[in-house]
Amino acid sequence: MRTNTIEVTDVAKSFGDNPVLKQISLRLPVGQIMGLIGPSGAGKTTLVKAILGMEKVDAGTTTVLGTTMPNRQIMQRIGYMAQSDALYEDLTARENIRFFAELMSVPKAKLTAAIDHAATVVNLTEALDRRVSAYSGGMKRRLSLAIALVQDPDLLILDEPTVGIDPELRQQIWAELNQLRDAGKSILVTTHVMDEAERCDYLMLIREGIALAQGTPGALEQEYAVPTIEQVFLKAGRLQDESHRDI
Ligand SMILES: Nc1ncnc2c1ncn2[C@@H]1O[C@H](COP(=O)(O)OP(=O)(O)OP(=O)(O)O)[C@@H](O)[C@H]1O
Repeated sequence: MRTNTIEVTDVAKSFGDNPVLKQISLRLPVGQIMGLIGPSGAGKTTLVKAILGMEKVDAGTTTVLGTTMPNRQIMQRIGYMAQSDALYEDLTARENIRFFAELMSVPKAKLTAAIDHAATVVNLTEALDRRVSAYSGGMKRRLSLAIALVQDPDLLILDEPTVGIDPELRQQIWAELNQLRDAGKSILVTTHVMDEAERCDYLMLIREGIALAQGTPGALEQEYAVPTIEQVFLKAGRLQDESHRDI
C-alpha cells in the first residue's frame, strides 16, 4: 500500500538568475493535511506547480501517487484550486461545476449529487444558477473550491483557498477538509493565515525558496520554544537572516 501521496526530493528551480526553490524535499502521507506557509514570494505557488508538473524543475524529482507528473490520469485524481480563479464568467456556477466535473470524468449518474454536495460545502446552493459575472470575489473563490471538490479527488491541492472568505464559512470549509482527511484523502494547502496553519497535521515553513522548518504544529512550537506558529515563523526567519549575516 502506498504511504505517500506526494514525494518531492531535492527540487530546485530558478527563473532566470532568480533561484526560487532551493533543495526542497517533502512527503505528504496518505490521509494528512499538510500546510505550506510562507510570506509572499517565498515560492509556495511555484512548488505547487512543480508538484503538478505545470512548472518544469531544474533539479530533483516530484511524484504524485507514485507517478511522475504531468500525467492526465493522475490529474483526474487531483482537485486543484489555483490562486487565481479560472472560471467561465458567462456561464452559471452550476454550468461551471458541471463543465469541470465532466472534464474530470465524474460519472453521469453521480453528477447531480456531486454538484449539490460541492455547492453545499461552500455555501453557494442559493446562487448556483446565477451567472459568474455577477459573483463577488469571495463567491468566485468558493466556486473554485467547489470545482476542486466535485470529482471526489484522492488529493486536494489548494493554493490560498480561503482568501476573501469570511470566518464562519472558513470554519465550515475546514470542517469539510478534516472530514475528507478522515476519509483518507490527502490535502496540500498553502496559506498566509496562521490560525489555518495551526489546523494542519504537518507544516512546512518556506522562505526565500528554502524549507526553513518542518513538523507538526506542536512539535515546531516546542522546537522553537514559542507558543504559536506565527512566532515559530518569525523566529525561524530571524535565525535565517542571522545565518545570512554570518556568511
Ligand atoms: N513565471 C515566472 N517568471 C519569473 N518569475 C516568477 C514566475 N513565477 C514566479 N516567479 C517568481 O518566483 C518567486 C516565488 O513566487 P511564488 O508565486 O512561487 O511565491 P508564493 O510564495 O506563492 O507567493 P504568494 O504567497 O504571493 O503567492 C517570486 O519572486 C516570483 O516573482
